[in-house]
Amino acid sequence: MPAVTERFDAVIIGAGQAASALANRLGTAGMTVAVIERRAVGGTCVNVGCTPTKAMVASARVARLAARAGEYGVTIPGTPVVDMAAVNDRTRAIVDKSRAGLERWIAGLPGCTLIHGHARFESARTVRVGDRLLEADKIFIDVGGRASASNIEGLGDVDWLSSSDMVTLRELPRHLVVIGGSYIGLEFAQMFRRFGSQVTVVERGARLMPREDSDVSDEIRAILEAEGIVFKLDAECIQVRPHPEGGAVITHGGKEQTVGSHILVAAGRVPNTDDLGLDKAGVRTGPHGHIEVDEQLRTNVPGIWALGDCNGRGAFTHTAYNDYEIVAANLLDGESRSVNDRIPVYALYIDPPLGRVGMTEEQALAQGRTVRVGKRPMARVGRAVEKGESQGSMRIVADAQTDEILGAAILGPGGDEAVHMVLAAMAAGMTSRQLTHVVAIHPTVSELIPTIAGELDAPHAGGG
Ligand SMILES: Cc1cc2nc3c(=O)[nH]c(=O)nc-3n(C[C@H](O)[C@H](O)[C@H](O)COP(=O)(O)OP(=O)(O)OC[C@H]3O[C@@H](n4cnc5c(N)ncnc54)[C@H](O)[C@@H]3O)c2cc1C
Ligand SMILES: NC(=O)c1ccc[n+]([C@@H]2O[C@H](COP(=O)([O-])OP(=O)(O)OC[C@H]3O[C@@H](n4cnc5c(N)ncnc54)[C@H](O)[C@@H]3O)[C@@H](O)[C@H]2O)c1
Repeated sequence: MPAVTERFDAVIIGAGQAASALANRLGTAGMTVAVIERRAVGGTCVNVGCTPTKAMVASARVARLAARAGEYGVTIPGTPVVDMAAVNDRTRAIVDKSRAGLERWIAGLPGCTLIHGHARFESARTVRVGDRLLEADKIFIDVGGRASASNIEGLGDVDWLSSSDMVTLRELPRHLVVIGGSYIGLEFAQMFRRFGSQVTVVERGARLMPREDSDVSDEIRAILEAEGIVFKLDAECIQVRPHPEGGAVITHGGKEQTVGSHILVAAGRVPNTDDLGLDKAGVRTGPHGHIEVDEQLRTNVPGIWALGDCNGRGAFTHTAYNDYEIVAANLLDGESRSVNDRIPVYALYIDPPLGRVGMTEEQALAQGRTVRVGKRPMARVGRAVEKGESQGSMRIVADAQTDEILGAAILGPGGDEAVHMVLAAMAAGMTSRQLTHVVAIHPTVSELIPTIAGELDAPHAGGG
């Protein structure tokens, strides 16, 4: 039976991090909007990403502090025990509350219809969801991504875990082998080590978190090794195989194997653009499946935008949300905002966390800049020492010629929060000299940011 075409002013595919806020703005402006979601509103972040992982990081931190209680003069009788089912109950309660709140909010948005199902383009103006055909002049794609495992053989023969599976575990893995030593791999590696698992991380690169300065990568490794995590670097996993103990991760061209009870594949993510019928709409994608967009997040097809992880311009919740802000401002407020104006900022939520903004020293040097760097180990940051968390360091990178602040990395207690002082200074166009005039609260990690901005080393450029 041919479907009756339903007309909307706008269709949003995927209820991810850009979608609900965009639906609200469009609806408030008087448009009718259909939001289509095939799984759960809130997407990766709320259901299987940021929210559950940061709830679990909090449980893992308590386990760690309980184990270290004696160092603080606190005696806990007996050995603290982690109850994974209770950790999962707590995590689930936080996720469920967040998703339910969002669902209620979307249901009450003006002019908004939430449709559950998988959306697929039939043309540049029509989208099919089951037996419903939706038509709109404006279509926004916010479909996010999923774990990538394409470069590893044998996954069909082994019960491997993705990050989405990890947040559902109610029992502790005896030995977790993590493939990939970046955001997802390291956050889970530390959590599960703190919960009590033996943990081995297998990373194909020569160092962890390859986007960071090499000494920051080394500090991250030192923090995690001190907790008993084992790293195998320069170790590309080419295959996984069943093993009586669980599974074997094969590296070094087949010459080495690492056996564990559980295998987490955290080897990157791919966009959910392969099952969207983009060819029917004529929307172009790049070599890794990301939808090609211009600086205002417009695709090559007029009337179709792509936001969030699927456009390859960011891979974080805050970048997806900022995509919404850019699109809404340009469409509804007559502005001309560009994704190119965004200052890169993110955190790695190991404990202590890494807060990062702008360029690393190595990136700035690779651009041919002459830089000056201010650094301080956390062992010389009073607040970190008082907290008994003095691993890591903080640094700020400035352009030697203009004194422009280029970036910062703060690996230490509250690093994810403290880095925002540098972010705000960069957004305001402050020089590092101006930053030295800021009077910050004592005792904080942040108070040392103006200090290190005033202790920049001699100008230096990259070799070669
Ligand atoms: C384990 C983990 C931890 C993370 N932690 C952080 C963190 O701490 N901080 C941070 O900033 N970022 C973090 N991220 C990244 C963050 O979750 C993503 O960058 C963010 O969710 C991207 O938002 P999005 O809107 O692009 O897509 P998503 O949030 O992935 O939403 C896309 C939605 O589209 C739906 N969808 C897909 N295809 C279709 C279709 N054809 N029809 C209908 N619906 C469809 C999906 O079901 C999904 O609900 C984490 C990610 C993971 C995996
Ligand atoms: N704190 C946060 O904001 C946060 C947390 C989790 C995830 N995320 C987002 O999720 C995205 C994906 O994270 P991710 O850690 O999966 O991906 P990633 O792309 O950052 O890192 C993947 C790692 O796996 C390694 N790798 C790939 N194939 C391998 C193989 N066969 N054998 C051994 N190592 C291999 C890579 O060298 C790399 O270090 C990130 O880009 C990030 O934006 C963010």
